[in-house]
Amino acid sequence: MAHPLREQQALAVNLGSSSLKVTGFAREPSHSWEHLLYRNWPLSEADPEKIAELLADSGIREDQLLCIAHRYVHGGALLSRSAVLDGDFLEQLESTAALAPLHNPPALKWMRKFLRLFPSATQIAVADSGFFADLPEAARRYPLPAELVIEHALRRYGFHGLAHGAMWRRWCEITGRSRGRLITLQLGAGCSAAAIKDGKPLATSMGFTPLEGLVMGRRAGDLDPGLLLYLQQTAGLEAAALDEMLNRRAGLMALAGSDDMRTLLARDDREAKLAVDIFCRGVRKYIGAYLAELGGADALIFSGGIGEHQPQVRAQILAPMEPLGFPLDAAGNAAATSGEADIGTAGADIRVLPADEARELLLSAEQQLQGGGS
Ligand SMILES: Nc1ncnc2c1ncn2[C@@H]1O[C@H](COP(=O)(O)OP(=O)(O)O)[C@@H](O)[C@H]1O
Ligand SMILES: CC(=O)OP(=O)(O)O
Ligand SMILES: [Mg+2]
Repeated sequence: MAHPLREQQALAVNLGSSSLKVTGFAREPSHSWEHLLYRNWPLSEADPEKIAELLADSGIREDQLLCIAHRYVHGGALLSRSAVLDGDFLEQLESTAALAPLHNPPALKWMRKFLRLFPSATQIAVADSGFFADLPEAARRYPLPAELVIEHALRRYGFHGLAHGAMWRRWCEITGRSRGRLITLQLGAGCSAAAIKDGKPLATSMGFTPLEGLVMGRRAGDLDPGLLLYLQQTAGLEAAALDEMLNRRAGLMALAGSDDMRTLLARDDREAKLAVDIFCRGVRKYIGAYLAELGGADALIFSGGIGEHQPQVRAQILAPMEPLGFPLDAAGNAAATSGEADIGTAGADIRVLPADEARELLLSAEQQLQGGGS
């Protein structure tokens, strides 16, 4: 007979702007959670019936599920941590859909599908911004009038918190350290950077919404706000058109007609090269800012679809920075196309650490179940 603890299972559901990632876990007798299955569907191909079939075939059983942990990106001022996924929560999340139009509406849709697929399982929603909830005031405050800041809860929320938190956790596990200054780079469909000191984030590039910061697949990142005023007042773009442009038609897509870094790197034309160049300059700008903020860094960590799989992008980001003390091991970097890798040379700690967002989801959900929230 199987050990009863082995029978305990959990699911993590990670809705990103380009994909739906489902991870199944089984609890080992040692109490640690081990991955049982992992699947990543492009959002357009994710189908609840097929997911249910895959989970059943993989031995996932509803009566064995401790919980299903869902990622939600933006809960506004009222939802900033984890919570049981009930009617009240769904209603609240619905009211903040406009804050993360690429994420919240599909996340709500998939939460409802999972509630239908697993009606008796405990389902927990975990905030992607939770890691940044206690950003220092100077890092989270926008220099805008106080009455507006208060009325509309304007602050830097920060996103990809599961990813940045996972990179910090893994770096500590590997190095045996619990203190240090990290610059973590989550480069996927959405992209962000964070400065972390002793496990606490000091700064991050995403802001009030996931539009700020780095150039992304379909988002521009930092822009002059005057440009948006001009487009609205002089060029006649209405709010809906601006929203559509900023969330779906900007970034790499606008620069070179594709939001997929693989496609751009395989091309040899001027537009594709310019897009990659602008992308890399943006990441470098934040690394520079965070080196200054942290007073140097003990390690630089890459993650996300691009950060994990694209040595050329990592090399292009770091090449001009070599005199600052971040020399890449060229061969090690070139060979690092999936999984963890140590890619620095001459004592520089530069790593690829695929962020285990699913584990972070599960750990936060467990904390919520134990009454601690997170
Ligand atoms: N080998 C690769 N496999 C998957 N994605 C890759 C690869 N190389 C580059 N990418 C880029 O990573 C992006 C997806 O990153 P990911 O972190 O999975 O996205 P999401 O934001 O949906 O979680 C793709 O849009 C693509 O541009
Ligand atoms: C917050 C965000 O942009 O997430 P993703 O990269 O998964 O789309
Ligand atoms: Mg993601």
